[in-house]
Amino acid sequence: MIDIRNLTQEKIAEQLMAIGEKKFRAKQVFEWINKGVQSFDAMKNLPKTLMDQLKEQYYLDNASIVEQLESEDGTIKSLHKLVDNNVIESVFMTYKHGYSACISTQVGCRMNCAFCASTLNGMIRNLTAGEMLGQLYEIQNMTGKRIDHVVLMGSGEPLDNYEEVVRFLKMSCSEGGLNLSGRNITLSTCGIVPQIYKLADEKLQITLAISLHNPFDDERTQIMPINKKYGIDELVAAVDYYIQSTNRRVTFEYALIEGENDSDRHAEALGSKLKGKLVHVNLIPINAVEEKKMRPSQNSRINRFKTILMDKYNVNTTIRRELGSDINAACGQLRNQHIEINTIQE
Ligand SMILES: C[S@@+](CC[C@H](N)C(=O)[O-])C[C@H]1O[C@@H](n2cnc3c(N)ncnc32)[C@H](O)[C@@H]1O
Ligand code: SF4
Repeated sequence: MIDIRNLTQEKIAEQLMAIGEKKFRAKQVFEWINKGVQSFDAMKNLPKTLMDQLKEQYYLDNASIVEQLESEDGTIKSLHKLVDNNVIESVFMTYKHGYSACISTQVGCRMNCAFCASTLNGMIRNLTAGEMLGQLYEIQNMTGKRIDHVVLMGSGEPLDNYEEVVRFLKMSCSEGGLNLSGRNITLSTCGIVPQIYKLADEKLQITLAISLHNPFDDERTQIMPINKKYGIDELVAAVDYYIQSTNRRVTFEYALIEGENDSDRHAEALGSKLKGKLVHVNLIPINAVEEKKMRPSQNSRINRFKTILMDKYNVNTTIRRELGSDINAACGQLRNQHIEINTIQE
């Protein structure tokens, strides 16, 4: 069986024409998929014979929501079950100007960052573009809201699944598809340098976010092993290239961990690295993960860090509003709880 959500309109046309159908049927099927229908019977303008043929060859339910947690601020964290029974998670958030979804790009992650729950059980497999889209369809079905912003910040490293992620980006922005604007999609990476150059050359209008978390190579390597392979200066050079090629502002994510990366010395070093560049720094108090012994910095420390970056180095800086903190919105946590419960039950 083939996952039909994973096919472009052109591919569907090719396959339908091979069984003697007219090309316009592909457009109809593609539009239904992008409306998020969960069965072929819901594709009301198709003849019954075609519906039956589709049922024999394809499936449509690649990311069904099996568990949900809703926070007081309206943030909803969902656990999606994939057809091979692996689980991934997404987060739906309400903003002043619309609705946003944070989705996963891999089942788990192999990058081993010290503070991250996504990596606790290693990397199981890459998601397909269709499974990334499936998360969006299912969230829209569940909430009845149209998502206009997407962030690839769920579990997984998007640039470690380059081909499928780029296919997802192109499909989600395609006409007749979800029709998202590239400008409203953020791809966050731990810094796989060669893939940043490659992404820059795709000339997609998406926002790139870099998870930096420390401006010193020796310290960053301690919490983010990828830094051993691609050091900070190499990473910043790739970001310069991205900015030059796309003319898009790049975001640097900086999760503040008490006593680890939140001192004036860190703020000064970060400020001098980023000064004068078309970048934005997003400061995030680290989300405590039970298995990791790291605590978020105090508010006064976070404010001081921001002041140094802004006033001394003129680097545009914001403190990220914490959404869903009462439901453990740190990526990977719900999935880990699910895996733990199922392991205990087995
Ligand atoms: C889960 S990652 C997925 C995207 C990509 N792999 C990356 O590292 O950018 C999304 C963001 O969450 C951050 N993150 C991971 N664990 C966190 C935690 N416990 N508290 C706050 N942020 C966390 C990452 O550093 C990254 O900026
Ligand atoms: S922060 Fe990103 S790259 Fe690091 S382990 Fe988590 S998901 Fe993977």
